[in-house]
Amino acid sequence: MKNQFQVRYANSPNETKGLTTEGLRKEFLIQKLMENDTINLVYTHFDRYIVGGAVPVNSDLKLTTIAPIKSDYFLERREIGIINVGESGSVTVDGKKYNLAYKEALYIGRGNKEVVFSSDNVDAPAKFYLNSTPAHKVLPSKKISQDEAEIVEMGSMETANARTIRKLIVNSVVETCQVQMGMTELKTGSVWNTMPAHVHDRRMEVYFYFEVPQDQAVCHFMGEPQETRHIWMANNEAVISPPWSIHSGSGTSNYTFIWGMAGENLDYGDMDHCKVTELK
Ligand SMILES: O=C[C@H](O)[C@@H](O)CC(=O)C(=O)O
Ligand SMILES: [Zn+2]
Repeated sequence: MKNQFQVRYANSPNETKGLTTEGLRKEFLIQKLMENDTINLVYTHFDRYIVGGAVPVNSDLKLTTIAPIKSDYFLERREIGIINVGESGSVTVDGKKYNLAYKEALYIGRGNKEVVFSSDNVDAPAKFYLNSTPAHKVLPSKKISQDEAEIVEMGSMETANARTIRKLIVNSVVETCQVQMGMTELKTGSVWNTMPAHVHDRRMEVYFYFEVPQDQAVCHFMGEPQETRHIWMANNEAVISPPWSIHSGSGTSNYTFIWGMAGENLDYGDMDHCKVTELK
């Protein structure tokens, strides 16, 4: 069993526009998340958001605290949102077991001392994608299944952006201090997500792409609306989106992704939209 972490600092728009391809990837792209028998965490200084992956195979994985958060246990001053993007498994929170099937979510409140990830079957491991933020109060943990999600249909086939947004960990479904998470599934033939694009300077965001077919890729767009950049991404990779940045993507096929965010408010709809014809 391995628990490992990396730290990423926050970046300004001015600094970011001068980065090379390699520089952009180093700052924003998270490639190694899902690794067997390992918990990989990335601590970002944007809203002190932690992004991670846990893949229990040969043994259960226990979420231990990491040096940057200087706490006795991981959730001492934090909350966490988890979505299973693998086969069925469970998360045990201070002795209470939550079974999570593919695409099911779990919110765990501050103050829980022990979080243990397990797969139901060694030959078909669960893959837990997790996002954690600082939390100012204790709130009850809650599992959210697919049919409990708030569902919104967006876009159209004509503009290649027909997609289903499933809001899983949002304030209409579960009370949280900061973290919000959900999933967006692109319809076959549609490739554009979050287009028209938006920014929300009140909140940072992290995107995790999955269900990207083999030999296909997603091009993630970022940057200020009039100063955009792109990062090519593979299946099961994540990307950090600064609050001042658009976060849009286009794939060479359809795909699914998880968005997670934190910051000033819990209003999912608080976005400043950018006109497509004004992007540069
Ligand atoms: O702030 C909200 C997030 O960017 C996503 O929920 C947007 C999204 O999934 C989409 O439009 O496809
Ligand atoms: Zn957004």
